[in-house]
Amino acid sequence: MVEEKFFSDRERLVQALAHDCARDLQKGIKERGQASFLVSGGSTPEPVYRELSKRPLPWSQINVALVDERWVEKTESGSNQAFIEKCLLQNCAAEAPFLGMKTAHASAVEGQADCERAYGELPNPFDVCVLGMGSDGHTASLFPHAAGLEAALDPNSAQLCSAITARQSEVTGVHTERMTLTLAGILQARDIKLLITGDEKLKVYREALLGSDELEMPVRSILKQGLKPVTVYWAP
Ligand SMILES: O=C(O)[C@H](O)[C@@H](O)[C@H](O)[C@H](O)COP(=O)(O)O
Repeated sequence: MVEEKFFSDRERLVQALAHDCARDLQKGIKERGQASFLVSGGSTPEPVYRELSKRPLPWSQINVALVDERWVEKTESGSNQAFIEKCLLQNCAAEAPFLGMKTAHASAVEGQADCERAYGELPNPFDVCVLGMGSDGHTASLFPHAAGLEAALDPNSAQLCSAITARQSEVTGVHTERMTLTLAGILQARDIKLLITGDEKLKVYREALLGSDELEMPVRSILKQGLKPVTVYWAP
């Protein structure tokens, strides 16, 4: 159940994905008075978040929450919370309630229970979930062969969030300790929006579609599940 929305340029992609997110958030609010918006970090989604921040949605009724986080304070480099505060929680969206993943605990493992409790209170199903993908085939912070990955990919897991220790690579940089939605957590979304750009990631996406080893390319667990619709947004 993977739909592809491919665009000739990034501006068209940004406008289309912002439109689809806004549409689904408004639908969620219409249905139950509030919506949940699960957002990934990284860099690709920045223009989409900046575009959305300017749209006059009922942001006080939209619960923005992270898909994943590096285990750093928001004042430290690499923080997804800081990224979201900078490019989404501005303008019209400044009033949106925000739920981060970083707790005061020294480690993600120690912070998992608090994170789980907080995420369990989000409006469910999640109205919008925006995922990215790395050139290594990770999504969220579900990194290839990471410690904790197998349990985090169990679609029947009762856990929404999981602490993960990624193998250090060019993709992870120094941020190997993470908190992330599990596959089961991602599957709490009504549908999944996977955002990728460029020819390299298009190749990685196509390789992920062809293969089956989810530990090698965790994005496969999203592309191959048959429970929730997945839309892949791509531009060169
Ligand atoms: O914490 C993170 O890094 C992100 O949540 C991660 O999963 C991201 O979506 C991919 O790494 C793609 O990142 P880019 O958009 O920067 O390529």
